Amino acid sequence: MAINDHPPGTQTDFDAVEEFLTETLVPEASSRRAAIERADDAGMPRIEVMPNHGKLLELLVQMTHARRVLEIGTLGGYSTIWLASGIQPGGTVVSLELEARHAEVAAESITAAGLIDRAEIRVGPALDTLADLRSSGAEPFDLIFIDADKENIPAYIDAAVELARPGAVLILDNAVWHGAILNPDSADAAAIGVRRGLEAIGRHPRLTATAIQTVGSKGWDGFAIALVT
Ligand SMILES: C[S@@+](CC[C@H](N)C(=O)[O-])C[C@H]1O[C@@H](n2cnc3c(N)ncnc32)[C@H](O)[C@@H]1O
Repeated sequence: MAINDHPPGTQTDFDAVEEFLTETLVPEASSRRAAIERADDAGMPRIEVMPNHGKLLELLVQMTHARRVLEIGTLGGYSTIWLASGIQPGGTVVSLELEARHAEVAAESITAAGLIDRAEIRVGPALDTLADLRSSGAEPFDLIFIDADKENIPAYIDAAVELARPGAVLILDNAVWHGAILNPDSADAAAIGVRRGLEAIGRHPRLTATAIQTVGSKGWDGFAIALVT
């Protein structure tokens, strides 16, 4: 039987496979659930990365020996914890968050995970904080994870490249946005932001990239990954 002859999976299949993969390969995901539960108790939305994607972030930090990590979009600190756990002692994740309440809850979870010495949350509109980082001559970043408001993705990509060292890795979450990226005339500003972001990555002279579609408990989505040259 050729692979194309297999029936397409259903959402139930995708959920079961995700659970199997996470239980089999990412056992530490269960201990990281505390951050999700704290955010949930605080009434924050369930829009954090999936556990197996969190582990991917940790692995990418480890594989690239990243010491300086920039995250745009902290929420309750779930992805920050995965990023920070991959970093060497002495390294830092600088995570940018608009909402002071989100940053507060995230700081509690990162502290509870024993990683607060490797993380710094900056509150405010990310575009302003990125401009501050640039004007203050911040040390370049080795890995940058973009996961905030989708409308500003093209601007985040430009800023990220400016703040990255050559050889850095850039990861864009929600790169498929349930397929809505296919419509260039979409009324969904987020879909347009993601689409324009992908186009900006594709034509950026300092980026070489690909994107992977994913399915699972968060639906049909994906991520783009780029190397800053
Ligand atoms: C998808 S959530 C981040 C999820 C987080 N990375 C995780 O996986 O655990 C997006 C976050 O970006 C924040 N955000 C939205 N607009 C922003 C902006 N202009 N500047 C900074 N953060 C922003 C939201 O408040 C929210 O907490």
